[in-house]
Order: sequence, then structure tokens, then C-alpha cells
Amino acid sequence: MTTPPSGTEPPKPHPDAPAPGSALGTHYSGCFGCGVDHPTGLHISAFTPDGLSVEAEFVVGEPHQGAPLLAHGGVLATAMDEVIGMSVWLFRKPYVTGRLETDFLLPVPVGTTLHLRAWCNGISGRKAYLEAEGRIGAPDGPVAVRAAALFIEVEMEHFARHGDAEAITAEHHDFEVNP
Ligand SMILES: CCCCCCCCCCCCCCCC(=O)SCCNC(=O)CCNC(=O)[C@H](O)C(C)(C)COP(=O)(O)OP(=O)(O)OC[C@H]1O[C@@H](n2cnc3c(N)ncnc32)[C@H](O)[C@@H]1OP(=O)(O)O
Repeated sequence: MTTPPSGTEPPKPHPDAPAPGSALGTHYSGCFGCGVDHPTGLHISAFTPDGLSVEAEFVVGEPHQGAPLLAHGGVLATAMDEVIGMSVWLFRKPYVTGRLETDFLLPVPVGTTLHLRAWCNGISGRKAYLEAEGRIGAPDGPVAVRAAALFIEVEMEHFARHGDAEAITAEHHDFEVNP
């Protein structure tokens, strides 16, 4: 379900995507993954090397433990969800996670810098097929976590009906919701 159906074209950069090399801001300051105002969040900040994919670093700290001095798998899955969410946001449409699959290949000790990368393999209708990986210590370090995801495009009405769309749009005056 996270593999693009045959014939799905790889995505092209959106004309309004951030320029290659740009830092990506938070989509919402209260987000647990990237929100700058979240008191206990992961505070992931990322950049895009090419307008299509996202790279970030996440330092595993003591608050992220599952076993003593080892990262909790759910926290790592959250980090993957976040960078994948950031990468699909490059297409300038709202998406939510429909399915997230995670493979944990290596234990990740507290103090590790995980080098995260997320990219899109294709879009078909409302469905975006994405992947991410987290490597230990360096961009070419050993892969500790791999994820594949299906994100579903939604209308902004989704956030209004179930949450608070105004809180998002208040932070994104430059983002045209219904172009
Ligand atoms: C102004 C600025 C704007 C910025 C924008 C705001 C920010 C944007 C947030 C970013 C955040 C990033 C950070 C992490 C991202 C989260 O963490 S998002 C939060 C976690 N996810 C959720 O809360 C989603 C909860 N689920 C839902 O609301 C609904 O199930 C969905 C996903 C919207 C789908 O419902 P629906 O719209 O009724 O559509 P539905 O027909 O059920 O599904 C559409 C298609 O997808 C398939 N599908 C749906 N779910 C699945 C699934 N789990 N497995 C397989 N297939 C599925 C369906 O089978 C269907 O396929 P087709 O029949 O078309 O072939």
C-alpha cells in the first residue's frame, strides 16, 4: 500500500517550492515534531536540497528513551512521520498521514545524531507515496530506521472540521490554500 502503482510519475518540484538549499520553517509552531514553541517536542528543523526532498538532523536525547540509553521506537517513527510530512508539504497542498510503515534496523543510543532524509516516489490522485531513512552519525552512516508512507491529500476544511485550521493559516499568510 506504500508502493506507487505502476505508471505513477515521479513528482516534479512545485513552482512555489522553496529554493534548493532553503531551510523549511515549521508548519505549525505547536507541532510535536517541528514546532518551535512546543515545550517537549522534537524540534526538528530541516532544509530541502532540491525542492523535492528534505534533510534534517535529530539528536536523540534522554527524554526520547525507551530502554535505558536507547531511543524509543515510537519517537523515531514520529521523527520519520515529521520529515515525510515536511517533504510532502513541498508540493504546497495539505496532506495527512494515512499509513506509516517503519523498519528498525539498528538500536539508536542516546546522544546519537540521526541524519534524516525524506522523499516522494510518486503521486497518484490524492495519494502520495513517500519514504524516509535515518542514518547514524553522518549522511552516509549506517541506516538505523527506514519508513514508507502513504499520505492523503485533504482540503483545509479537514483541519477546520476536526481541529483548528485558523491556527495554521494564521502562521501561513503566504500559503494560498485554494489556488
Ligand atoms: C496553510 C498551510 C497548510 C499546511 C497544511 C497543514 C499541515 C499538514 C499537516 C502536516 C503534518 C506533518 C506531520 C505528520 C503528519 C501527521 O501526523 S497527520 C496526522 C495523522 N493522520 C491523521 O490524523 C489522518 C486521519 N485519517 C483521516 O482523516 C482519513 O482517514 C483520511 C486519511 C483523510 C482519508 O479519509 P477520506 O478523505 O475519507 O478518504 P478515503 O476515501 O478514506 O481514502 C482516500 C484513498 O486513500 C486510501 N487510504 C486511506 N487511508 C489509507 C490507509 N491507512 N492505508 C491505505 N490506503 C488508505 C483509501 O483506500 C482511498 O483509496 P482509493 O479508494 O481512492 O483508491
